[in-house]
Amino acid sequence: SSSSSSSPSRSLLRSIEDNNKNDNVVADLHPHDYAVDINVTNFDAVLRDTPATFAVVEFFAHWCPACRNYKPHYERVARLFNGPDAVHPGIILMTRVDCALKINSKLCDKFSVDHYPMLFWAPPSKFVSGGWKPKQEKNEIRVIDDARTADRLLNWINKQMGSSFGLDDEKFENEHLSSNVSDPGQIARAVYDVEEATSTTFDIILEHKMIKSETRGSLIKFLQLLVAHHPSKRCRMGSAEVLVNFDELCPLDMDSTSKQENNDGKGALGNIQICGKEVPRGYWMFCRGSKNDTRGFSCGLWVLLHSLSLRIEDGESQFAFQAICEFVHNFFICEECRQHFYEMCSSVSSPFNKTRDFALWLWSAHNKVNERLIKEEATLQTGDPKFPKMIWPPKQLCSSCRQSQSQSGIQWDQDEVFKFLTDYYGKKLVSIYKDKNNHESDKSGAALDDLVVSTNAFVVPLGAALAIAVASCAFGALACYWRSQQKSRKYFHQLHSYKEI
Ligand SMILES: Cc1cc2nc3c(=O)[nH]c(=O)nc-3n(C[C@H](O)[C@H](O)[C@H](O)COP(=O)(O)OP(=O)(O)OC[C@H]3O[C@@H](n4cnc5c(N)ncnc54)[C@H](O)[C@@H]3O)c2cc1C
Repeated sequence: SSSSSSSPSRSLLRSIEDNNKNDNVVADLHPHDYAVDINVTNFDAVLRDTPATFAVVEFFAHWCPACRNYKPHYERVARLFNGPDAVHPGIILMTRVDCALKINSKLCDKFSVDHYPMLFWAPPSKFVSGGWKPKQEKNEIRVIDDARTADRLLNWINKQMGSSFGLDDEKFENEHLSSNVSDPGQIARAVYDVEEATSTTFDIILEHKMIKSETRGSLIKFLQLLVAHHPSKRCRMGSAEVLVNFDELCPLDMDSTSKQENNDGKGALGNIQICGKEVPRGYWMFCRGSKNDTRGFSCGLWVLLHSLSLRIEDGESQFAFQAICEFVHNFFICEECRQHFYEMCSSVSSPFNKTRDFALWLWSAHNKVNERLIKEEATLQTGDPKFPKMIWPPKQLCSSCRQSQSQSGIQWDQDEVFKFLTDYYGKKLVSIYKDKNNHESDKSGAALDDLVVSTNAFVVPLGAALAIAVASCAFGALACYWRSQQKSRKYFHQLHSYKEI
């Protein structure tokens, strides 16, 4: 939070700089602005898809000096609600539209923007295909008429919502978070986390340009799984796009410094966003911990893996098993995690041929991790008090899953567990992203759509050639992110001894 003696803009800048120093990796992964820049091409999509309850849209012009001076004020408020370190995530989406850009002029006209900056407030969906006219009655979009400083803007919001947000509210003061482990409906929110975990995974891989020849095939396998069975349609679309263009994005003759490094330093792969550009970031709706270094990404990844395991067809179960094992082994660079997971993978002796068997295997593998962590967290006190590790699912979620409990452990009714998992990860956790629109302008959209609609990943027309392709793209960059996220955890030290395999 900022000190009261310096100007808000400078203290804000300083706090961003400090963040950068402390946490280069995360800072690099996320833009320094908290408010989201949107324009006519994504305005509707962003506001339609955000999980936030309210949105603020600022219309400004980049040449306008008053707007430049206003920006730090707006950002101070946006810091509270947007971004990976949001203090109050998922409540308000703060956005801005530059009316000085030609493409936005019609959009700004629709909102009768006659001065800069001009701020509007409404539930996000009201902005979709919406507009505003002076003296118009019954418009749910409201002009924020007193927002000259960060204080005033936040006051206005507080009055509107009956809330008491403060500019100095601290990061991750989430102790009040209720864990709700017994609410089966909670999982529906996790689709955002699964999208975010997917995007984060690929961001890290791309940001660090670490694609290697020996892991390239594993990435392709995992992408195939995502194309067909990711619970979010936009991630299926994005994965398909990467997969279809894989040989161009990551050519066989590419060395890791040349083609990967074009103009923006990220290369062709860097222009691809695996779940689309509009994926909300920094929310961790279902996976939000009460502490800054718990849950989040790794929780989102588990949820993704479980949902994949429940969506596949019987005939895909061995492929899914291999794809997931290899993915964790190659790209989840928490040494302890991947080693344990790999041991569990290696101890499987016969191939899976039923969805049920693989889903139950993954469930049981996750429980083995939980079991170990229950003990570790008790000794090391590294757990999240609001979200203690437990053998899962707890009775409150599925009482019929447990036949009996004795000293030797829980006797599970595996049919009931499978039924429960199918409902929980298969039915409740679904994409709420409304398809169309976004890809209408995309020339490959229709083809991708066809590809995505096909439920069989293995008809993806790249097939075997790519799967066996050997390239020199280096790969596997979760390490830094994991390190930065898990500083206080026990295995932090082990990470330093990580050696690439
Ligand atoms: C593949 C993998 C291996 C990992 N290995 C380690 C490790 O060795 N050491 C370590 O310290 N951390 C490890 N982690 C991280 C750790 O498991 C947790 O993800 C992290 O501590 C956050 O925990 P969480 O409380 O959010 O719950 P998570 O364990 O992340 O679970 C997320 C959600 O999944 C659900 N869930 C819980 N158990 C199950 C289950 N058995 N089946 C289905 N759903 C379930 C619950 O709703 C839970 O909230 C690993 C993560 C992954 C993805």
